[in-house]
Amino acid sequence: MASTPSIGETRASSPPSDAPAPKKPRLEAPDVPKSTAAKQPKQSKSQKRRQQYSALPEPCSADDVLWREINDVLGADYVKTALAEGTDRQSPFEYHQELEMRVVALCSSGVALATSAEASRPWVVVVPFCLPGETVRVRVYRNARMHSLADLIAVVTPNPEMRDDSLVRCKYFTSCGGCQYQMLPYEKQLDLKRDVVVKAYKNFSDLPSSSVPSIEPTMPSPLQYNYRTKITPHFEAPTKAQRADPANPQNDSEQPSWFKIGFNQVGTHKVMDIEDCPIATPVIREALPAVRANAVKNLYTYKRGVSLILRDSLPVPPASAADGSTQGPAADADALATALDETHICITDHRGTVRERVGGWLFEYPASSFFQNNNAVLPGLVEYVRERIFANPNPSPNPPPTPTHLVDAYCGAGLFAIALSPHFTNIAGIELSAPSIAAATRNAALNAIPATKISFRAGDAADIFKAVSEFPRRETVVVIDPPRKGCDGPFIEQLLGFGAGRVVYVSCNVHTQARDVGDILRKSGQGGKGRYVLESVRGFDLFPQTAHVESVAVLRLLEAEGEGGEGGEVVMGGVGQKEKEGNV
Ligand SMILES: C[S@@+](CC[C@H](N)C(=O)[O-])C[C@H]1O[C@@H](n2cnc3c(N)ncnc32)[C@H](O)[C@@H]1O
Repeated sequence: MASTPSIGETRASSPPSDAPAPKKPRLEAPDVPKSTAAKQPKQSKSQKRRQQYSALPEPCSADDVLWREINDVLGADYVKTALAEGTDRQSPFEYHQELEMRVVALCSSGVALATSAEASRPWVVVVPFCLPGETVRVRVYRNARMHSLADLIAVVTPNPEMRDDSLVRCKYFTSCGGCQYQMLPYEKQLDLKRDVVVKAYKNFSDLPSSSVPSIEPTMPSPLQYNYRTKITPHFEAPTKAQRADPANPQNDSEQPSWFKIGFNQVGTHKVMDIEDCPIATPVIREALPAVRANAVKNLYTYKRGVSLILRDSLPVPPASAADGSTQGPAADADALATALDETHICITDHRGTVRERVGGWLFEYPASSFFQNNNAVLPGLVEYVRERIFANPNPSPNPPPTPTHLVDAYCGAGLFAIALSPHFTNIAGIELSAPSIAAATRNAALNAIPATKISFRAGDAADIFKAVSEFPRRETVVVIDPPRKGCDGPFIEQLLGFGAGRVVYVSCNVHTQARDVGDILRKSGQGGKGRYVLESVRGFDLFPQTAHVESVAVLRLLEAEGEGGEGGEVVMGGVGQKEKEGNV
C-alpha cells in the first residue's frame, strides 16, 4: 500500500492524454536580458542535502509523527527556541556513546522515547523494545534534530506493570523489525493502540477537542498469533564477490552464510534470515521452509533482489469465479464449502489466485493485489461498519433517512461493497487497480449479487461521484478505505460536493485519517450541503504484536436546516461532552 504512486502528484505533473506533449522549457525568454532572466540556479547535491537537513519532516509522514511526539516530550516552546537559535542539532551525546536513560513515552510507531536528567540539555533518545517507566542502557548510533537514535543494550529496571517477557513467542523478537510488542500482555497492546488514535486526532486533525468524540476501546483481533494471511520475505541477489567466494557450499541445498531470506533487521534496510514467523497463519509457516529452500536452490539465477509471497488461501475450485458456479451465501454454505474452509493452502505464485471467506462471503483475488491481512478480524470489522451505518446515536423526532445506497471508494476486491450488500438496494465501487476491479466484479457474481444492484469501475476514487449522481445523497453512505497516504484534495472536494448522509472512513494510517477528517469537517462547514460531524472513532487491531493500528471514523451530515446544522463552529457528533472529558 505504501508504494502506491501518489495520485495527486501524477495528476499535477501529467498533461491530459489528448494534450500535445509539452515542449522542453526554454531557460530564458528571448526578450529578457540575460542578467535579469528568472533563471533558477541549479542546486548542487550538497545544497539539496543541506535543504533536506534543515527542512522539517513532510506533514503526516512517519518522521512527522515522531517529531510531534518529541515536541510533546520536550515541550513545544523549548523546541521552538532551539530551532530559532539553531541548536536543534547540537546533541549532548556522542556517536556510540553508552547511556542510561529513563523511558518517558511510547511513540505511535512503537519505539520508546527516553530522556536523561544528566544530559547537558533536554534531548530525546529513541530506542526500540522498551516501555514507559523503565530504565534502559542504550548505545547511540545517530544524532538527529532534537533527538538521537540508539540501540537497546539492556533493560536495567523493567516496568513490571507492563512487561512480561515470558509472553515473547518469536526467537527473532528484538532483532526483526516486524513486531514491537510481544513482551506486552494483549490488553496493554490494545490500550496503547487507543492512545495512538487519541494522539493522532490531537496532533493531526486540527479540530477543537469538542469536535472529537471519546476514542472507543480498540477492537481486538480474535487471534493474537497465527493470524497473518500474507507474508513477503525478501532477499538480495548475490554480489559478484559473493558469487566468487571460494567458501560457498558446493551443493544447491546448502545456504551460504551471506545469503539471508527474511525481513528487515530492526531500524535498518538490511535483510535478516528468518526461518519462521509465529504471527503468520499455520499454513504459511508450514510452507516457508520449502519456499526458502527453493530460493537457495536457484540462488545464482537471481540478478536482482526478490520479494517472495506466501498467502493463506482456501482451495480455489476450477473455474468457480468465472462462471459463478460456486455461489457464496446463496449456495447455503453447503458441505463442500465447509470442507473447503477447513483446508487451507499456501499460494506462493504472484500470478496465482487467492480465495478467502469473510463471514458467509467468498472473495477471490490475484495473489499480488491488495486484500486485508488478518482474516479473523474481518467479520467483526464489517459488522461494526454495518452497525454504525444504521445506528442513530442521537434519536430525534426528525431522524436521518435510512441509508439505501452504498459507495465503496478504494474498494479493492470489493470487501465492503459485497459484505454489506444485503443492506442496500444500489452499490457502486471504484478502485485504481484494474485486476482488483476485475476480481470485485467476479466476486459479486461468485456471491450471487446481481449486476443490476452492484457495479464496480476502475478509476480514481474522485471519479465515482459523477457515476453515482442519481444516488439520493442523504440516503447514500460512502465507505472510504484509501492507502496510507489518505485521500487527496480532489477526492475530498468531490465528496463534499456530493454530500452523502454518512461517511465511514476506514484507514490503515490513523494520522492521515485524522488530517482528512479534520479537513472534511472544516470544509463542510463552509458549503451549502450541510456539515459533517464526527460521530465515532475506533481503532481495530489487525496486527497484534506490532504497534500498527487501523481506524474507523464515522461521519454524519447535519443538514443546513432541521438538524441543527447552521452556524460555523464544528461540533461533535454522537457522544456527549461528559464522556468526552479527559480525551484528547
Ligand atoms: C487499503 S486498500 C483497501 C481495499 C479494500 N477496501 C479492502 O478492504 O480490501 C486501498 C485500495 O485503494 C486503491 N487505491 C489507491 N489509490 C487509489 C485512488 N486514487 N483511487 C482509487 N483507488 C485507489 C489501492 O489499489 C487499494 O486497493
